[in-house]
Amino acid sequence: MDRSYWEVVWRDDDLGFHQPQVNRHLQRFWSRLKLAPESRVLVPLCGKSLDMDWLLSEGHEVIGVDLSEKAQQDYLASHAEPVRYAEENSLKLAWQGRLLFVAGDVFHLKQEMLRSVDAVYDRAALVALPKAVRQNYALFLAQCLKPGAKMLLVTRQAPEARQSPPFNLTAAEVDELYGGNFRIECLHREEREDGVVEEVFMLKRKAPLAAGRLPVEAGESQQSTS
Ligand SMILES: C[S@@+](CC[C@H](N)C(=O)[O-])C[C@H]1O[C@@H](n2cnc3c(N)ncnc32)[C@H](O)[C@@H]1O
Repeated sequence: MDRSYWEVVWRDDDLGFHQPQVNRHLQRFWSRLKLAPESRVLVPLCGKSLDMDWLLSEGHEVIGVDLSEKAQQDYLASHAEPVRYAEENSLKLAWQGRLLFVAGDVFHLKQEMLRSVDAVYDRAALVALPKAVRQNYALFLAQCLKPGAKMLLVTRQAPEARQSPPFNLTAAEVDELYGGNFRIECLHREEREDGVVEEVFMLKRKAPLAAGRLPVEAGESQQSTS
């Protein structure tokens, strides 16, 4: 899905993905990551998700990233704290309390910024990306995150394939995309009444390979999903 697709989604308020409450999997499973309260959490493709509020209430610093300036403005406007703005190349940065909300393409984030990230929270991010982009996204995160960095990943699979987001994402694909660079543990799997399967994974960035070895590419899995 290109930028214009998401611009239309935000312009038309076609926000079926937006949850009016905090995600239940986040509340149930986040503690499994065993993070210190002051840890820095990246929320890629964040929309205006209330999950960021919950992460902030846990004491974390949060970096939310979304292509849409409207998402940024809507989120910030629904919070009373003052906002400080800056621009960096194509990115519009806004600080509000312990939140940094970046309006821009996640692929344009600086590696230095992501190096300081302790954990990633992905709900409706990877599933919003078409298959062709997913491998680049997974490799980008793997290259930027430090060893030991963790991720909580919520996926979904509908009985039918869809032509627009959210796209299906299977456990096998999670392993294919991330298994080379992350240890993966499936924390939860449920099949809803409508046939949609939701799964929750915890990932941990592996230590880098010894010097002289080739970097692992997505799909070259070293570790099976447990
Ligand atoms: C399905 S929504 C999910 C939003 C949020 N995670 C939630 O749970 O409500 C996907 C979001 O990703 C954003 N997006 C899509 N491609 C992006 C990219 N390359 N960089 C940053 N944001 C992107 C869209 O603007 C949209 O708000």
